[in-house]
Amino acid sequence: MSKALLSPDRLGSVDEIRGEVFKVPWQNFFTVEDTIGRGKFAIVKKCVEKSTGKRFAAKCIRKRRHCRDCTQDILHEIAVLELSSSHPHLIDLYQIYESSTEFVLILEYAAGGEIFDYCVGLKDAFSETKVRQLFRQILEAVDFLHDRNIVHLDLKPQNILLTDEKDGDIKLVDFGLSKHLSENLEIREILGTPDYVAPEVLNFEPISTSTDIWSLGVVCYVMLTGVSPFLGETKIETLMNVTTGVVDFPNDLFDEKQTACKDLILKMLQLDPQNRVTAKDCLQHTWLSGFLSPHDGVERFAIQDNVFHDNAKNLLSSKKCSRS
Ligand SMILES: Cc1cnc(Nc2ccc(CC#N)cc2)nc1Nc1cc(C2CC2)[nH]n1
Repeated sequence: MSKALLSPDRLGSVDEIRGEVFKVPWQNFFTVEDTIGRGKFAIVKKCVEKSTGKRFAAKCIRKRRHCRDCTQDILHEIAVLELSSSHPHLIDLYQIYESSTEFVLILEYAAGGEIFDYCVGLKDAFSETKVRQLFRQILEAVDFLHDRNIVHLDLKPQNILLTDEKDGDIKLVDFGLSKHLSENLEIREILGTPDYVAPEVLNFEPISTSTDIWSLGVVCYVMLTGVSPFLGETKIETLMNVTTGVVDFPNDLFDEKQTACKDLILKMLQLDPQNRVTAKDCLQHTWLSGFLSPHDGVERFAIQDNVFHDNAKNLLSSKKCSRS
């Protein structure tokens, strides 16, 4: 069910918010603890509800940014949160508080923190089996959004959380840059983070659900190796690497037997958005479909016969691959 649109790419308006907006200080009901996240226009603090002792994350978002009233943008983020609160791998919205200067979103607390910390070795690295289990959950969440014509546009390890440090599940967060796609909408603006941004964004070409798929291809590569496939010495060099779309799988990062995950990554990192797989295609791919959640007690992994994307063979054999 998609909400009436205020403008082509925005959901929601103050009278369409399903939940109640409280106009009293949120600190009356929550004990504020340490800061756990900080964005350009928001700060996120861990907090505990006084009446229940339950932990939450309070996302405090300023209404005014660069002398511009951004209330509509915040209402859009709230609408996407409300739309997706029913999905197990999208963060849940609990309460909303409003003051003259900010909105405070009381969100589900994910104790495991960002998967970024596990990818870069700050916490125990993921095994390939763990990556497959978590990446499947990420794709289920993104597929849910795409089915509702919502593109996240800021998918990166810093916005993908775990509910627990040990055997946690995925929670996707931060819909602040998300857009609702409608037929006549061509969004052309630079968004997202250099390592994860899709080439069409850099070329000011239309954005689509495929834009998220590119970002997830990079996320998968990083979850498996801790290395970003397009990383350059500078931000500009990274962006230039993205526009070439050249991806290599060096032997020091990938085992030659890992053909299934490399095949999926290559299908997600196609330069032309029209050639990219969808979230549903990914969930059917051998690397993910042969795998049942460990909670099912059964793990079946179809042996991937040596189907290897022709592109990869050319890339790996050619000297063109330069690791930036
Ligand atoms: C333990 C923890 C550690 N680090 C972060 N980082 C983080 C990343 C992105 C955003 C950006 C957003 N939104 C905010 C914080 N969130 C945590 N728990 C959260 C965070 C949350 C909700 C999303 C705030 N629930 N549980």
